[in-house]
Amino acid sequence: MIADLSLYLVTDPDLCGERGVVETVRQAVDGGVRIVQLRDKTATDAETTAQLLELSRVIDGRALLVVNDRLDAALAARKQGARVDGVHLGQGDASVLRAREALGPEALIGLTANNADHFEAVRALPPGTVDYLGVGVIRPTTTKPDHPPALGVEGFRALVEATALPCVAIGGVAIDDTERLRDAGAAGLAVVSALCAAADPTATAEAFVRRWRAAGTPRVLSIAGSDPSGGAGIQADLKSIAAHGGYGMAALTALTAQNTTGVSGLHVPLAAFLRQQLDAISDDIVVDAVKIGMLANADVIRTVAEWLDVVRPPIVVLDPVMVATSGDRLLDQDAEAALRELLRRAHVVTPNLEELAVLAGRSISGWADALAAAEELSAMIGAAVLVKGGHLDGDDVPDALVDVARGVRREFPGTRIRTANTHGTGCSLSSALATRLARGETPVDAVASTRSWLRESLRESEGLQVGRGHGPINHFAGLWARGGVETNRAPEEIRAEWWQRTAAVRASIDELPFIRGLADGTLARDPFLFYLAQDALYLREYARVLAEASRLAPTPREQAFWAHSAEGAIIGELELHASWLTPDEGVDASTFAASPAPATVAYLDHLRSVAFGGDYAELIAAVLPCFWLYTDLGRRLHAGEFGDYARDPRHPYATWLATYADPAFEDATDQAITLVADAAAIAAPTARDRMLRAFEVSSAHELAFFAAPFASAVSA
Ligand SMILES: Nc1ncnc2c1ncn2[C@@H]1O[C@H](COP(=O)(O)OP(=O)(O)OP(=O)(O)O)[C@@H](O)[C@H]1O
Ligand SMILES: Cc1ncc(CO)c(N)n1
Ligand SMILES: [Mg+2]
Repeated sequence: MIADLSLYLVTDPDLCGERGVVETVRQAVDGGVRIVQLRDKTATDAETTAQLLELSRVIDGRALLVVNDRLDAALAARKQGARVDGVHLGQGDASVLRAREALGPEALIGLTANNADHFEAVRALPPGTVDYLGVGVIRPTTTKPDHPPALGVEGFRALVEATALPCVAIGGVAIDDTERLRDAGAAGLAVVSALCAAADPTATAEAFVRRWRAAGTPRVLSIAGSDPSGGAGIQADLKSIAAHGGYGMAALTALTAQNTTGVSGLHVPLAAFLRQQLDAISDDIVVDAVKIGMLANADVIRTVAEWLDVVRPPIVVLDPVMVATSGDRLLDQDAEAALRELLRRAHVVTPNLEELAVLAGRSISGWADALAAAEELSAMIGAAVLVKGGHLDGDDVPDALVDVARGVRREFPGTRIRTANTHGTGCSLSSALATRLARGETPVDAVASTRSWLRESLRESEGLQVGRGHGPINHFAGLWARGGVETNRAPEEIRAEWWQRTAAVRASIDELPFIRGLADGTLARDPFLFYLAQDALYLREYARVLAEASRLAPTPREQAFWAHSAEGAIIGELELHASWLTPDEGVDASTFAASPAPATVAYLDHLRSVAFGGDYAELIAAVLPCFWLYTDLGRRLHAGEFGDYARDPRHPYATWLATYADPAFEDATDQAITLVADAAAIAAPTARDRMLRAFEVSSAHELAFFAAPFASAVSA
């Protein structure tokens, strides 16, 4: 079995003070400590053995127990019936090889490793000798006066990168280090003074556990039956777990042949095979939470109970499935007694009204009575009960969370959603709840957020169009509504795809008489001046649109880039006037005072509507073609793709065409493409589609703009 090292308590008799080590451990384990290391440098072996016996009793299988250094004390305590899972050895302590031989292959053996040499030495050991490493110290600490230099979080990261063994961060670890240490690759936090010296070790451990959970992706296991139609059972569980940000796993208790109208067949594999599935998971993966659903028969229930007793997952949500929405039985009647036994291993049980009546052993009349029955059940099993009101008559469907031992009694009111699509609501609810708890939410918060998700999923179920009976809920309704599945794409891929999208526009631009005539010098003066005048009008407004992009930019760098581009557009406009659109160039005043042509108006209207829509990503996509298509055309003109104008001293537009190949503008274009592709890469799919549409519309306007000098209405 792989050890859950997430919160690791190392005891210190001085820091535990009058409360004592044993009582401190009991309280810390109540709060969620998963492994305890008894560490007492001054005790004799006999005293250590006695302490291990006592600790083993108070821990009672809820956490692992190891002892620092004292292999002989561990062996002696084991002989006297204590559950001692292993030893933790320092570099100077007894040999890990000897410990492995003495304690056997199942024992948990940890080793301290503080520097690269230690890691090198671990690599030389036979595989399977050491199970985890304690790596530190993270910060200077007084609990270990002879400690090596502090590593800090980055030093920890650098050391553990090179090993496949789980590494626990130890030494001066504070709760605010949680996220950074988990990110740096820590398999857990080892805490000494923060817990031993805490006024309330339970509350402190709970705080550490919540922070640890919130900092990672929970690994959530569903132990349930299969519903091939996908609305209930493990299929619903995996969807729910994913919808709440967990990593879903599933061990199958049974296979049903089932659809939205009912169950037509049932196959229950041998219980031994279920055990094999469960062991395959727990041998390799730390299970942060378990959801239990359909259990089929007493054999299956006993198998699950035995596995739970070994692994002791920190969160177990049990949905006592007995009958499907369709009315079909999913649990043997004679298995109900066995199920009652299993309830004691759960932290939350989620019965509907009928199931609550069976489990509480009495009939229930009305909601108030259901709450009373839930309290009886909670007291009986020592766990929280979430009683579900889906089967009540009438428009109200309340749920209630009751936990007698922890003083919780909370009702969640709700009105009935008009839908027949309630297949699998119970499965979906319990696995979502397990995931929420595994993310570090409090039980009341987890129920509240699960319910609001479930209601949205029920409301949006109609659109799925699955089956003719009680259809499934839409597990991803909320995610899809908020912009679809977040699938990031590579910016390079977007750059290539968008460029491909402009191929037809670019080919058409290349064929325009305006471009051809400009390149070979045969273009008449009037369409040329028409183009320049429209370009000047365009640039003035384009500069304002770029300024808007600057205003909306999320980073100073992008803000500066667009502001700089806006300035460039204005300078471009002024230069146009200075060098081309002045009377001494023989341009008549009416050209200088031209009003915008339809193509100019249309292009600018498009840009302004996107700009004032307020969406930065869409706006920068819309302004991009003016950079990209223009630079591309200029580069190809300059390269002589349309004829070698540069070498011809009589070419009338040579000086104008030279301005097309400005290296600074090419550089700006490359930056603009990068900014747009980066934004599109991380945009939600619908937002990315809007960006592409704005980009394509602008590209089409570029074509129309180049075509305008020869459009009939203008040349007339
Ligand atoms: N029509 C509805 N509108 C709103 N909430 C509902 C509706 N039907 C069920 N729920 C909610 O769905 C959850 C499941 O409740 P229910 O009492 O139906 O459990 P269940 O019988 O175990 O479900 P299942 O039949 O899927 O096993 C509860 O939170 C309940 O309040
Ligand atoms: C496999 C399976 N588990 C649970 C339920 C309860 O809805 C169901 N219908 N099917
Ligand atoms: Mg149910």
